[in-house]
Amino acid sequence: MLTTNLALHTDKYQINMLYAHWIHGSHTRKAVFEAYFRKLPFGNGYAVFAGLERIIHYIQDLKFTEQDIAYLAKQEEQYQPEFLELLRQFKFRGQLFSMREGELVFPNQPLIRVEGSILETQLVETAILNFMNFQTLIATKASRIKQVAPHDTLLEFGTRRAQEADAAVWGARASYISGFDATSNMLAGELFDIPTKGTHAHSWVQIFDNEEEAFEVYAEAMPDLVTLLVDTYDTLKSGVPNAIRTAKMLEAKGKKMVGIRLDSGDLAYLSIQARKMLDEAGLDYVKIVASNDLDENTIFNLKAQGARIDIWGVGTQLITAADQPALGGVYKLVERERNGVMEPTIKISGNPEKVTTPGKKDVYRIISSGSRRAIADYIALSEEDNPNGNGKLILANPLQPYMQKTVKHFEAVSLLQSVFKDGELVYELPNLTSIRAYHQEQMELFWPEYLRKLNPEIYRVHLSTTAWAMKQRMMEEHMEKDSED
Ligand SMILES: Nc1ncnc2c1ncn2[C@@H]1O[C@H](COP(=O)(O)OP(=O)(O)OP(=O)(O)O)[C@@H](O)[C@H]1O
Ligand SMILES: O=P(O)(O)OC[C@H]1O[C@H](OP(=O)(O)OP(=O)(O)O)[C@H](O)[C@@H]1O
Ligand SMILES: O=C(O)c1cccnc1
Repeated sequence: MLTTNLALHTDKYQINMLYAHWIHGSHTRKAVFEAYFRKLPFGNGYAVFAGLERIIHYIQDLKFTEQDIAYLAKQEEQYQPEFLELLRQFKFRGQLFSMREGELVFPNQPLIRVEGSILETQLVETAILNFMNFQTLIATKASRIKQVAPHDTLLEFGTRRAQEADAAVWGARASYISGFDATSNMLAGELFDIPTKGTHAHSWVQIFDNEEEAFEVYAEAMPDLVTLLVDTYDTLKSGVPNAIRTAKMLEAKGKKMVGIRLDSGDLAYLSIQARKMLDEAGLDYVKIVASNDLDENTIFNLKAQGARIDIWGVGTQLITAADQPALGGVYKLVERERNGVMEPTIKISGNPEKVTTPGKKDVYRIISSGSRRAIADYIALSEEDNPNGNGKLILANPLQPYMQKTVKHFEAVSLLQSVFKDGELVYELPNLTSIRAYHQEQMELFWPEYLRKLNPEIYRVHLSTTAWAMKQRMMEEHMEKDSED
């Protein structure tokens, strides 16, 4: 579905709500929605925001084609022709604010804010969440893998096991943002200019009468880029010795073999033995690649066992985010127009974590002037002043407001970027290399205790006292209304 026309890439309930609004005459009323998630994936201390490029293209190309309109006309809801005409004329004319791709983001903070008519803000919910949730999830998983092997080469190998083509391609991009070095997916390489890498499959070896011949033929074809898969028959008795013979043949021609790949068995033991054999043959420059259902935990364990692996090929576990296959990002209404005036709105829930925070909000990263590290994020209503001017800032814990601290020497960096203004793209999308570099810079802004993979410290996201008081007041108003009913 790498298609540009995604107008119908939405849930039917969105179209039904738009239709009912249109019948009611409320579709042009203004609304503000915010997208955020409540819980970090994989027990990680942060998530890596991704998906904005896809969202930008989606909004720019958002148009109902004649084919879409004809399909809508056939629905059991029997949408009236005038409504379909409204959709035919549709163009996104609203505002969209977003975190930058590669940004470190946290629960319960707006990552994307959409403002406009009910028609346009409601229509885009499903696609925005779809792109943001998946790409942010994969970028976060990739970041965990990067953390355990920060100085090794990481190759994304997931396409064959990904949940279809879009997931493979956008997942490869998300992994690259978080520090993977290359992908095996050629389309992702072509579309996003990600470096591509490839070794060869077991079938390459099987198709020849013997392994040695298979290696030689491959080496002759690509003498500068030879990485040989050594586990088809017997890694240490046949694969590695044959690879050494091939490397010597290449040396005789003035060439250097790049590596060998291990894809089964005990990767710690085999890599240690293979390293010894290669070194004894004077081939210390030959790298060892490992693959086989790897994730951050196996890689961490292999390293702890002294594995001599230089390059990690990671597929299934990364591209499917196998240990947590979805990020639960939501898109919630925070303001609505009533009698021509915008007013905050709240969603009450028996579960306090699910009560929404009313009002249109901005997110600030509070950077200590002394350490130049991020100390907390601060969410304030957009109508409040930028906290930079205040001189001091009270950071109250939203769940335990009596726990608060005051910070004095800080810089408050506003995180939400203006992306669409009155439907026009006003954001210059950085190229992928800059996004990746930006992500790396952001990682360095955080103390390591927030970044560690196991039981990280919780990075605080605070609400301004004004936003907090408004939420309390609106919750109390609802409780009073409930008790009167
Ligand atoms: N030393 C090790 N410590 C921890 N995990 C390892 C070690 N070596 C390999 N693994 C991981 O253990 C799993 C082994 O997978 P599996 O049981 O399929 O074995 P296999 O060697 O691939 O078998 P097959 O030959 O059938 O492919 C993989 O996820 C692999 O990455
Ligand atoms: O294990 P993953 O992390 O998903 O990494 C990708 C896997 O895909 C390939 O195996 P496959 O059996 O599909 O093909 P092959 O015959 O070339 O080994 C490769 O050899 C890896 O084992
Ligand atoms: O190039 C490789 O070795 C590769 C690519 C995809 C999947 N598994 C391995």
